[in-house]
Amino acid sequence: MSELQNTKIAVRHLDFYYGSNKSLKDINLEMPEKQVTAFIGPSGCGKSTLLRVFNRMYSLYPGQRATGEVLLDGENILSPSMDVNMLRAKIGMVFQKPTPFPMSIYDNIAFGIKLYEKLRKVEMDERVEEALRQAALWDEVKDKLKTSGLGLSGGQQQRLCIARAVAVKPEVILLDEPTSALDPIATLKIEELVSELRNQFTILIVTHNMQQAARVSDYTAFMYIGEMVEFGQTNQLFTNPAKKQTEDYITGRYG
Ligand SMILES: Nc1ncnc2c1ncn2[C@@H]1O[C@H](COP(=O)(O)OP(=O)(O)OP(=O)(O)O)[C@@H](O)[C@H]1O
Repeated sequence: MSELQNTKIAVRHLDFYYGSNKSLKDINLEMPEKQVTAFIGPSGCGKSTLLRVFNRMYSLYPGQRATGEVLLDGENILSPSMDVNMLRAKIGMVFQKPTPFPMSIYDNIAFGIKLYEKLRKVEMDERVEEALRQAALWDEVKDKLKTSGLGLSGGQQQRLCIARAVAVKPEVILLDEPTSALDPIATLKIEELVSELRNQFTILIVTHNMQQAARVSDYTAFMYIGEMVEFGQTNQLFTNPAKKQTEDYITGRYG
């Protein structure tokens, strides 16, 4: 990491358990602010599990627990005293399948903002527009804001979910395989969007697509069976990996 970049999230000795099953083993990692970090690795290596630690999603499920430290700007988010609602305002998430709420395009965006802020109608209109513009969706939906979000195409729905995430002005955005349900053109639009949003947010993206990781990310983390094998600048990791396991994976020898 260059000395000019601040660490946004630092992971220290993180273990994760589904019941008695240990799925993440002593993960250590520092993710720089306002950069895109991609998580790659074979199916079941723990990418999604790790991403779900960053907004404490797992704590909704009994039997799932994390030990160690995850420091967001130096504050341990795993601490029992952490306000999970505040955490989820700072760390937004977008899932694999687009998940618009069954309400209008406008309300999909306004809903989350209302949880945290009380705005007048004109201010809310501005915020909704700003979020839709940031998600590169405004021009396509500006004349039908009152129609259902479920009437949009899959790619548009996913950009609506990204708009919903950015609308509450988070610091970090978690993307869990955000294009795996989309066609190549919709995928390209999301990738372009990620590149634009990287100036404003710290973005962590899980992808099973190595080309996507290479295209959109500044840093890449390669995981294998619950362990962090290698983390580094994306160019470096793909062209000159430090570990044989990484090389075998990126050259398609396994996975
Ligand atoms: N709800 C769960 N209960 C028990 N074990 C789970 C659960 N979810 C995931 N696991 C296990 O944890 C390990 C990591 O799974 P995870 O979904 O994080 O991997 P992944 O790298 O995201 O995989 P994929 O690319 O297939 O989505 C796997 O061994 C998986 O079987």
